[in-house]
Amino acid sequence: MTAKILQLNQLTKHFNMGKGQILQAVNDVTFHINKGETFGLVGESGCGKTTVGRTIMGLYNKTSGDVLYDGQNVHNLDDNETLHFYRHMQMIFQDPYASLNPRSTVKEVIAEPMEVHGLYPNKKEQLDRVIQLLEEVGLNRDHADRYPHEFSGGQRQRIGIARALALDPDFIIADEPISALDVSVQAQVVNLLKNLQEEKSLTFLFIAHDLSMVKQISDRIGVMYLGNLVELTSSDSLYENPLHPYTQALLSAIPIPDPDIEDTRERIILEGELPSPINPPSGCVFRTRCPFAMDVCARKKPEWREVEKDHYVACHLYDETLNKTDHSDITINQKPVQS
Ligand SMILES: Nc1ncnc2c1ncn2[C@@H]1O[C@H](COP(=O)(O)OP(=O)(O)OP(=O)(O)O)[C@@H](O)[C@H]1O
Repeated sequence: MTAKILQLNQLTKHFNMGKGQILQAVNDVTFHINKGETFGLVGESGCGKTTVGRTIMGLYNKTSGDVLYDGQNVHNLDDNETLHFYRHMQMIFQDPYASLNPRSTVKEVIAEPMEVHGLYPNKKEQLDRVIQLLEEVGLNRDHADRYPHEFSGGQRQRIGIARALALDPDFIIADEPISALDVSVQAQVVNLLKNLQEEKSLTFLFIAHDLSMVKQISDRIGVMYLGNLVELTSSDSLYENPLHPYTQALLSAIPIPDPDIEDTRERIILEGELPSPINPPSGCVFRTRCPFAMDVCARKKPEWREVEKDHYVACHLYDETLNKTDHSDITINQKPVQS
């Protein structure tokens, strides 16, 4: 049986914006990540992916729900347990330059977490470890005394990865680690992460705003919209049989290199603006942009259903009881737009 390393139970994170306004960044999100797998978390900007990551890391207090790491509640740790926890869990960020101190050399950037944890009192051993990490991410000892601005975006992301590996973690949250990179470099960084995962038995939460690169790296994928998880399944099943209209729209937005297929395929264009998480739509949060919205969608929040084995979706289109007993309710208000 595969062991879970992380379990989120109905995780909710709201921000109090003052004047009685509450921003619902993350609502009732439940999923688990197995040891050694890559779980992709996907959705457009502002849907709450980073907030999920930061709340898992304990950088934000949760509003409600639970985050269990190796069975331990991460928001309930004493100081000692917190220190231990941060050795096991690390984050890689989207913009490698912003996350690296420009006044520190590469060697200092990578050694900093080791110093915080007092790992190598002997400087020679520390330097050896830094060089070993540089080599593991495809750089070398000549890079150790240089500054981050001397490197390309892809190399800077390699430095960020080396730093994340410095404490020999088990679990890494990679928050849009390739979004700022050129496509050719994106593939290199994804390959590096895959190789490191195999060598070191790492588990990844891989956050991305589109589905184009995520399939290659993820075993399972969760799709978020406006703070809610709307679909979750294996990466193959998500691409072959997307159930949620939002997932279908995200997939139809991925460019296909073959011009014949690209010209003839159906593209779902989402109408309207992304609603504000301060005042989300009633019922299903996606209904204001959904090509298949029905009356019930405004009244009732769709349940999280396992529609096929290990394929979960929150959408009234898959509510069999509704289709049988309440059919008059269904008034499809828009048709998908074909390009
Ligand atoms: N510290 C904060 N205080 C107030 N609101 C916040 C805070 N952090 C995030 N938000 C809001 O929560 C919502 C979710 O943001 P989040 O950054 O988690 O989304 P995201 O999907 O990661 O987007 P992006 O890809 O742009 O980072 C947004 O409306 C954002 O403005």
